[in-house]
Amino acid sequence: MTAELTRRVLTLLFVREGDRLLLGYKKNGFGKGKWNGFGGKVKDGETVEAAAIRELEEESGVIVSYTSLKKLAKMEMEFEGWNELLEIHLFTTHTFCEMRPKWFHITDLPFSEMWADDSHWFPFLLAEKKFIAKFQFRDMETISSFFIKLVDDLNAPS
Ligand SMILES: Nc1[nH]c(=O)nc2c1ncn2[C@H]1C[C@H](O)[C@@H](COP(=O)(O)OP(=O)(O)OP(=O)(O)O)O1
Repeated sequence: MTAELTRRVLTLLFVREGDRLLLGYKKNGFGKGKWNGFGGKVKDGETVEAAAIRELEEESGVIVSYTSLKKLAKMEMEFEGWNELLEIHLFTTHTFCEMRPKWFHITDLPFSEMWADDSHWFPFLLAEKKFIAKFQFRDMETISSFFIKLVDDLNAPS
């Protein structure tokens, strides 16, 4: 006779942009050391869609809309010797709501596609030095004047 298995309902969401897929590296817990989509346990009273969106945000900071979700599968995973069965609800999404995150190396930042002021104060940001600054813009791309000053105390009167 097979023992009754406890069912654990999980989500798994893959964010896709064209031919690229966003994965996360599991640093701890179940699946430690594996690259995977984002997901986790569905809470009591929560829909699998809401859980998929919540887990993605908790684990990656990425927020996607409910309507962008496409449900692709319901899978069951059984592991020999376990008394639990994993029920995985698989989703994909192609949409970032507002900001699409991407890691850049600090020596290869895309300054030509960033705000014009950034290249002036990034050296201080990267060195984690405190500063005060003021920028005046002629238009969205052009700075007409600016100053930057390193400070010890950001709360001190300037
Ligand atoms: N065999 C398998 N193949 C796969 O591709 N993904 C799997 C898998 N077995 C589990 N997963 C996924 C589903 C889910 O996204 C994740 C497991 O969720 P976890 O229980 O690790 O949740 P968390 O550690 O995030 O916990 P909570 O955040 O507390 O819910 O791993």
